[in-house]
Amino acid sequence: MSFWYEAYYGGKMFLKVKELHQKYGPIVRITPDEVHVDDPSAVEQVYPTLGRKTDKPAWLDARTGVPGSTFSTVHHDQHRQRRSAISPFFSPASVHRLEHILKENLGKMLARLDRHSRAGDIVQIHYVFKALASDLITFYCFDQSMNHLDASEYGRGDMDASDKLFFLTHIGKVLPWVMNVYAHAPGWIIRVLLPDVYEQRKRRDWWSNAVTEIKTSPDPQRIKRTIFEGLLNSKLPESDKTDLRLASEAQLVVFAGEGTTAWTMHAALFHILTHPKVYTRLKTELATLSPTADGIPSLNEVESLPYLAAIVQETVRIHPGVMSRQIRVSPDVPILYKNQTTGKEYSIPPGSVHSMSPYDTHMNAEYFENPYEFVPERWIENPTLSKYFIGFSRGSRNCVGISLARREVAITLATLLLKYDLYSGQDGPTMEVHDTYRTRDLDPHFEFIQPFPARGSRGVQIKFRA
Ligand code: HEM
Repeated sequence: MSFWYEAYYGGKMFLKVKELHQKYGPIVRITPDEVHVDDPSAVEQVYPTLGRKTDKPAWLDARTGVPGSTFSTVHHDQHRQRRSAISPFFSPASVHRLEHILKENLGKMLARLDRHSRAGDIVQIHYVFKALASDLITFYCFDQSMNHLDASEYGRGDMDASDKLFFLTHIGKVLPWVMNVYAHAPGWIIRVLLPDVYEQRKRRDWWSNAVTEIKTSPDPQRIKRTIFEGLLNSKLPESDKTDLRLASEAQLVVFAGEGTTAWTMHAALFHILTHPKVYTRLKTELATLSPTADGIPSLNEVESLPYLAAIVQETVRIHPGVMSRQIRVSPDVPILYKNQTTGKEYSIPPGSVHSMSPYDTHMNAEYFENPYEFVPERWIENPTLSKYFIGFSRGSRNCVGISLARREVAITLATLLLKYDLYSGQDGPTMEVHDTYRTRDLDPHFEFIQPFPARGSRGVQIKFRA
């Protein structure tokens, strides 16, 4: 077994890992330096919420292409410092303060979908949601966006280039120079060496320029509307406030908040429109809302809908937007694991790399009955299941954008389903799933941090009617 193992299997590594577990049991060394656990009962041990330091291995930097970002910070204490500079920006209170940005962008999305429905278009809905999520998170962080919702094909070229950067993640560990070239080389070199990701690099340059512009703006209010106020006014050392690191942090947040959220939205919409009982129960719940004239409900109202929240949770369970292994190192104390079937105990020594994966964990039939079935009710009937849910990870390195993500997905689905009904031959604004198969277009065929459908898939397609 060598480090090349992962590069060799690439986006199919998750299937190889599953195969290894089927052969050797719930705890397996999957690369020379990484132990993987496939057992929901281990979540608390592997990702404790309190009282233990959690590091990450240094090679994650090379894998993700966001050097120096909070996500790939190696040491626990430095991670805490960096994270506390950005986390207030994503607290529930901050999300509410910035609700107008959500509503503005949802208004744009509705106007564009209105044109599609008048034309009777079939829409690859993932691109619409990516444009929405991208404009939202970019505006949220920078007080300006790249306006993908206004772009032809919803900025598809940019989005596809971002996906191509994700395709490099599995080789980043063994060929770190590839990601280093991407992160540090001038644009023209990227154009020559990595032409497929050049469009993505242009986006990164846009973010870098926005950082410089915000930092040097003569308008003192300018920075206040951005994530950089917290970063620049924090107690972080000056070395953490360089343009390069700030751009890396910005890239992390946009990357983390874009495809993940869009993936969740389009998977949820697919299941709502293909499960009549779910659709009907959701519509009944939505009927209690009182949206304003623009057709968009308030965050306060949306947050009080338990069934919609359960739909979001169930979607992230089956279709985790971040599908990669959640990789950690416990620097000081061992991780103790007990195999529930054999009773055998294991101790993963301090300093060792270990991980779990959300897809394996959530598809475990002993903990989630009929795991492949889309059943939002399971979260309402049995709230203790949350103990085994790692869709946003757990512990000190969990998703910093969880409050934004849950609300963003919920308000988008609510807005769409308030306006559009499921098509069954009637007049009026409707939606219908078109030529989409879960096994081909939604289930994971590849894992490149995010899940990807089968080659050649057009994703989830929706036919809109007016
Ligand atoms: C449904 C959408 C989302 C899902 C499923 C998701 C999931 C995750 C997961 C599983 C992790 C941990 C990854 C790991 O341990 O390897 C993570 C980290 C992170 N997420 Fe999210 N995320 C979502 C949306 C967002 C949004 C909207 C933001 C915007 C701010 C965001 C920002 C981050 C950041 C900055 C990290 C790194 C945190 C750290 O290392 O301290 N995510 N996310």
